[in-house]
Amino acid sequence: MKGIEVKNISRSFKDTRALHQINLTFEEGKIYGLLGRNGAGKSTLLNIISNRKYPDEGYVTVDGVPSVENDDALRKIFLINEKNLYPESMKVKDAFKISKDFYPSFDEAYALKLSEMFELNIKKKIKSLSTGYQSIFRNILALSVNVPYVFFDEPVLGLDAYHRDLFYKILIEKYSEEPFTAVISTHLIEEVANVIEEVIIIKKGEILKNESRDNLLANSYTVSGTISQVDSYLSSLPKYTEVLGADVIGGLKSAYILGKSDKHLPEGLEKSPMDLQKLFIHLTSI
Ligand SMILES: Nc1ncnc2c1ncn2[C@@H]1O[C@H](COP(=O)(O)OP(=O)(O)OP(=O)(O)O)[C@@H](O)[C@H]1O
Repeated sequence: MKGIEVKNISRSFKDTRALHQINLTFEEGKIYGLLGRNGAGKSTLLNIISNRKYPDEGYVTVDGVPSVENDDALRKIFLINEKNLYPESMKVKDAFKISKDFYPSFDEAYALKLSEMFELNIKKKIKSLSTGYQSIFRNILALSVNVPYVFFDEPVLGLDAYHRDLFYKILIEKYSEEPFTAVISTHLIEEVANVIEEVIIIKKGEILKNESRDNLLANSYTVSGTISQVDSYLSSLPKYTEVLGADVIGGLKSAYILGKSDKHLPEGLEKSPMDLQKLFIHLTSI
């Protein structure tokens, strides 16, 4: 069976429960967004999947094989996060050179091409790069490594708007040419909303939502109008819908609703699609 399976993973740090009985599948050739508020457990999950941390319970399989201490399975995974994999006094170009030793499918020529596109000075030592360029360096490694499962933990941290845009463009281009599994953990939901196909929302160490972006958005909507009109509409909604929250500006109210309702919309009210960021904020607010 292809893909990564996370089986019943739990992990605590003293009295902090970081992850609780997590079950997930990352299928081959899909782009996932791993979304969660600060401290939700995203990095712990990614570190366990890539064998940098151990779970208290549960295990991970890569293409059907338990990955713990299994080098062949782990070589199919690449995780980029703020931790450097390379000696800091190493030059960027040398880091690219030695990457082939760890990952035989690493494409050095492509890494050099991306460095030009991002204007990354490959003669610099890794430690002398600015915060943004440290992220760019790690993203270039991740985009050039050519393994089936690539995990990006906050890939656009410190990147300016131009470079963020360029990163997403290159990611999509690379993915369309040769699909791989990309898992992007980020707080910049608006930017990533059009890139990801699958959404995993994690809250206080548990999975809150795990479905396609299109499904999630098709099953939610916003209703706006005067306060009294919106309140009366909300009170008439069927039980299977859920009002996630509302914003009031002046006399106007917008309510965020989960679940489809065929109920006719009274005149004066306006229905609009929910955006992923709003949905995330309201789902994870309490
Ligand atoms: N080494 C550690 N020692 C103690 N507590 C830890 C450790 N690593 C993580 N935690 C705790 O586990 C919980 C989950 O942390 P984690 O870093 O996985 O969250 P996150 O979703 O990646 O957060 P952020 O978005 O802020 O980076 C937090 O409460 C955190 O304080």
